[in-house]
Parts: sequence; C-alpha cells; structure tokens
Amino acid sequence: MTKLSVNINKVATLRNSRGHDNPNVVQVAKDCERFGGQGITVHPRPDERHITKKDCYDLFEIVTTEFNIEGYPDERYMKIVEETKPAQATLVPDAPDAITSNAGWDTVANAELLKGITKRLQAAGARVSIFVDPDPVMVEGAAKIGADRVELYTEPYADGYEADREAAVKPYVEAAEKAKELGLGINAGHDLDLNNLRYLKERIPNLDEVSIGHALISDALYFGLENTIQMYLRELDV
Ligand SMILES: CC(=O)[C@@H](O)[C@H](O)COP(=O)(O)O
Ligand SMILES: NCC(=O)COP(=O)(O)O
Repeated sequence: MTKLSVNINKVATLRNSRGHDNPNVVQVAKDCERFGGQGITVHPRPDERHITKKDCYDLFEIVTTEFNIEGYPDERYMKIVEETKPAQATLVPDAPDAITSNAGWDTVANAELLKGITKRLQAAGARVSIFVDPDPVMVEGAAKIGADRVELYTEPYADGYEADREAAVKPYVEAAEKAKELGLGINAGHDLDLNNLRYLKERIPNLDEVSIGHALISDALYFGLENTIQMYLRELDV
C-alpha cells in the first residue's frame, strides 16, 4: 500500500501572510489525519517562510499517523528532529534561499557528510529518507550511506507527463528497481497531483509513500480539504 503523507507547508504560508494563527496548522494537521491522510510532512526551512521551528514542536504533540520532517541537515534541522522524534527524517540538499526543492542529493560526493547525519538521526529513532534524482547511481549511493529509504524527486516526471508519460516515468521505474534490489524503501514527491499520481503508482507498485503538498492544498481551495484528501487516496487505490 502506498501511503499519502500530506505536506502542510502551504497552510503555514497562508497563516504567515497575515501574522496571526488562521489557518491553524495544528488543527489542519489533525483534520488531514481525520480525513484519511496517513502522514503529515513539513519542511521547516531556515527562513521560516512557512513552517516554523515552533510548528514542528506543536505538531509533534498531536500527529498520530507518521510525522515526516524534511530539510537540509544543518544543526538547526538536526536539533528539531532529535527533539521532536518524527517517524521519518527526509534529507534534502536545498540551499537556504532555494525557492523550493529543485534537485536530489549527490549521494556519492556527499557520502561522508550523509553517513554521519544518517547515523545520528537513526540514533534518534528516525527512519532516514534521502531525496534523490531518479538515478540508479544516486540510489546506490544512498544505500551505501545507510539510508532506510530514498525519496524520488518527481518534478521532472510531472513536467514531462503530459507530453510523454512513458518517457517521463522510465527513469523512476529504473531507480525504483535499483532501490528494491538494494533493500531501500521508496518514497516519491514534488509536483505530484491528481493528474499524474495514479500512473506513477501503477508503474512503481512497491512505492511506500508519496508526500504531496502544493497541488493538494491548491485543489482543496476548490474541492474542500476532506474531499481532496479522499480524491488523492482514490488515486492511490487506498
Ligand atoms: C522535498 C520536496 O520536494 C518538497 O517537500 C519541498 O520541500 C516543498 O517545499 P516548499 O513547500 O517550500 O516548496
Ligand atoms: N517531498 C515532497 C513534498 O513533501 C511535497 O512536495 P509538493 O507536493 O509541495 O511539490
């Protein structure tokens, strides 16, 4: 079964835009779980443009499904994960000023850095997922680092889907086969939506988890949050 982890970054974007506490991130997370979401994902970026460090501590108290904290493994991120003990820590190579995540790790060039980070986070009880491009070499590097899972960066898939979905999905199928061969779990995320999700799932049947935020929260403006989560779950045949 592929789990749906709802990324609520954009709920925090809306909240921060007026400086008060509406929408309330904690209440939205509770409702996402009540509506069927099987995880909550957040990315507490250093500039706190959306999810703040405080949000992570508040959410830690209430998330009952799987809490997934994404981020670049600087000391601020490491402390947040070690103190809130999420089920999963997803390591992304984002620069502090990146507008969004736009590439996976070079797990070969960064092997020594990521080995130490991975050991430290696993010692804190987190499952470690490393964000990678759909490149079997990078998947192999993640396995050598000792990661538990990889998260396949799916923006290129989403960008190429309309023009030629078979070509767009091919590298992901190959990367997922390599991950399976090496005993790594397989997550996927970035720019997944109601249009492209089902095909990815069909072509990667052992996909463990998708984390979806931007499109899902945008869809909820039209369909409502409960209905939208149910629509995404149906695309995963959950
Ligand atoms: C890792 C990933 O692809 C997304 O979670 C990304 O981090 C979203 O970040 P923004 O919500 O800041 O665009
Ligand atoms: N890891 C991907 C994620 O959490 C959400 O990405 P997006 O759906 O906001 O593009």
